[in-house]
Amino acid sequence: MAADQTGDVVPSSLSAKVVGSFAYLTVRDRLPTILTKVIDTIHRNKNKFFEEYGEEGIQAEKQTISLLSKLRNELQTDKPILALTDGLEDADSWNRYLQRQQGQCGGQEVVSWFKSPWLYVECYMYRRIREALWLNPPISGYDVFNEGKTRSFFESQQAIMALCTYFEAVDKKTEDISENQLREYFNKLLQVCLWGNKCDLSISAGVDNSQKISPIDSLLALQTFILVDDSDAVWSTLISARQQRQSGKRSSGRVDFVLDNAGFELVTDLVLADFLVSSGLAGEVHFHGKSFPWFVSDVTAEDFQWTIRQTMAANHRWMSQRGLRWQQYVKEGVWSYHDHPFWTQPNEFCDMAADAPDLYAALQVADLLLFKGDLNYRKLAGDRDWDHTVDFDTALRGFGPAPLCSLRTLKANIQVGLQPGQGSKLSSQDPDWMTCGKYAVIQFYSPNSDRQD
Ligand SMILES: O=P(O)(O)OC[C@H]1O[C@](O)(CO)[C@@H](O)[C@@H]1O
Ligand SMILES: [Mn+2]
Repeated sequence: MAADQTGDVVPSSLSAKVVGSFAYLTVRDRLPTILTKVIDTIHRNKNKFFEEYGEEGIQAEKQTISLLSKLRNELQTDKPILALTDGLEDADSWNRYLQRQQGQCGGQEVVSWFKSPWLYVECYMYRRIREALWLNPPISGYDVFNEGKTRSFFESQQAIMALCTYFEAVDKKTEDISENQLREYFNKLLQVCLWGNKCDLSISAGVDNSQKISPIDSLLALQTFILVDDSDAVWSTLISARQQRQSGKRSSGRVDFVLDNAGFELVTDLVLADFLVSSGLAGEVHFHGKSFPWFVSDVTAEDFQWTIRQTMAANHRWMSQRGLRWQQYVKEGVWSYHDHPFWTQPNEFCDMAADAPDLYAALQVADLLLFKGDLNYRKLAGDRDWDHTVDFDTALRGFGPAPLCSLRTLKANIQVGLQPGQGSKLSSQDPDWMTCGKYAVIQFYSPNSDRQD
């Protein structure tokens, strides 16, 4: 336990200082592997940089690699975390965050890779990769993770086609079906979207993790691995927003996706968003992505646009039809893509209202927020060592701009909102249940239910 900035007593942050913990193994093994792959990717693209920028491209490649090798060395030898020097728009807030961390260890310990919160140092690594590239024009805008993200999209082609074919049949029927039937489709597509999160490239340090089989066929077998299933509450939220819209009490009916990974997962997000709009459950969808390459496979604006273009260009009738529809939604403003520097900060989400009030206010307008993936879950629950039976709303520590739901497969040792005994039973059956990506949660919280009407 530790006291936070406001003096509240909260469990301590997960950290690599606990030798043998998942955080420790990640910082010791997985992060250096990711950095080595980044270095290798830049080196492999040397000729491309030469063709595009001549000798300057080669110099930039060398300089970037030398900064990244230095970074890897700092990490592996547990050096202090350094302030950023690139002057980018978010550099000051990163540096202030470092000072905050230094303040919290009260001068007794340095803020370093193995001693500080895992969430902080892991996010910081991706920001330093950004710095190494940024300091080396002309390759400053190069996305070192692009190859992996596009590969994972192409390796999931069969599954994407199967999903688009399924959606085609659903879409034809949504106009004149019962609410029960609509709900059944919703549940299926919500679960596809949930399991899409299995396909990230960070947990596997970049090794292929794509979806190979039909995502619809596997749902039934996967159901037992959903540890918390609040999909009823998610459905009720959507239905009551629709009713308010129909009775003229609200106008838009907005669902926001806080995106996670590109590749198959993004396609599952787009399919669910398409369903919400085409069935009238939502009038508008906002997607929130990252403003620079992040955690190997996370979606940037380029990935978002590229995925829609590729889907449109596919040599498969139902897939290309979906892509065309998605492009239409974007053109008409029914769908919109947003990024905000807060999503690539190390902050827990309970900091958002104070540290990014504009983003918090923007999310308050939504009827439902869908937070995709493991890292978003870690940030929702503050990446702290909570007891498994603590309520989700306790772990959110006041964060709740609108009703929200986390769709997450478990890849880090944090999980709240379980039944008494559920965690210990899982630990005895499957010791690595929190990190193996086999289990998932659909976990909901609504600030409205706290209000005394
Ligand atoms: O893409 P996701 O689901 O957020 O997962 C990111 C992964 O990276 C990690 O931060 C580990 O490096 C885990 O929390 C998680 O396995
Ligand atoms: Mn991710």
